[in-house]
Amino acid sequence: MLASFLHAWNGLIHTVVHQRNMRVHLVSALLVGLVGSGIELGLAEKVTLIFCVLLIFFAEILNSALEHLVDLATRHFDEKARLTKDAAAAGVLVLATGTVVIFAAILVHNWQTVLDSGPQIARQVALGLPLALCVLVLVLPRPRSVWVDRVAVVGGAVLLAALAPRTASSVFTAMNAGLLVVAGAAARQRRLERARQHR
Ligand SMILES: Nc1ncnc2c1ncn2[C@@H]1O[C@H](COP(=O)(O)OP(=O)(O)OP(=O)(O)O)[C@@H](O)[C@H]1O
Repeated sequence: MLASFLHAWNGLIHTVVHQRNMRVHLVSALLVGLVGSGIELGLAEKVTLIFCVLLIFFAEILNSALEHLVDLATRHFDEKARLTKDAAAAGVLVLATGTVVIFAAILVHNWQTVLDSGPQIARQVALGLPLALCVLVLVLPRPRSVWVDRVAVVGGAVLLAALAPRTASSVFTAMNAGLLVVAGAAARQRRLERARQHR
């Protein structure tokens, strides 16, 4: 059971390290989490947003799995390979577009709450944007000092801890904590892979 969990975890981290779109989804999910933990939303709206985020991650991971499978089957140009990869990518695109529309609809529906949440939004921007920056730094493929990653992880954790006491939703705060952990693990994995390549 533990081994299965570890394999699945490795699959998730590998996708974040090697798929640019997955990194975009991860940072976008953190921004969704910051909005969800900043303004009071109804249960149905929270569930919908979290489900959309999970569905996009699922689709991107599956897209990555299909790409590997196709590359395993053929390294040459093949019309069926192209169709398979394009269809898998289209699945992610459809979900991502739908999520943007749903997110916008939820914000429009709660516009009065947004207008009444000035101080909460100011706090989310002041602490949340640096948190998003920490996650962005961790997932960027650029080579950097290990200390940059350490500062980003510790800085992100401190910012999350500062945001947590006044959160509008502990589920979104927990989601953001999970995203920070995934970003930290991806940074570590990328470093390990680089070290292996240089040996
Ligand atoms: N073996 C192949 N035969 C034909 N077309 C291919 C092949 N491999 C890739 N392609 C085309 O190139 C596109 C990009 O494929 P690639 O394997 O580079 O995935 P990617 O860049 O990781 O895609 P994504 O946009 O999902 O991140 C595919 O959507 C497909 O149109």
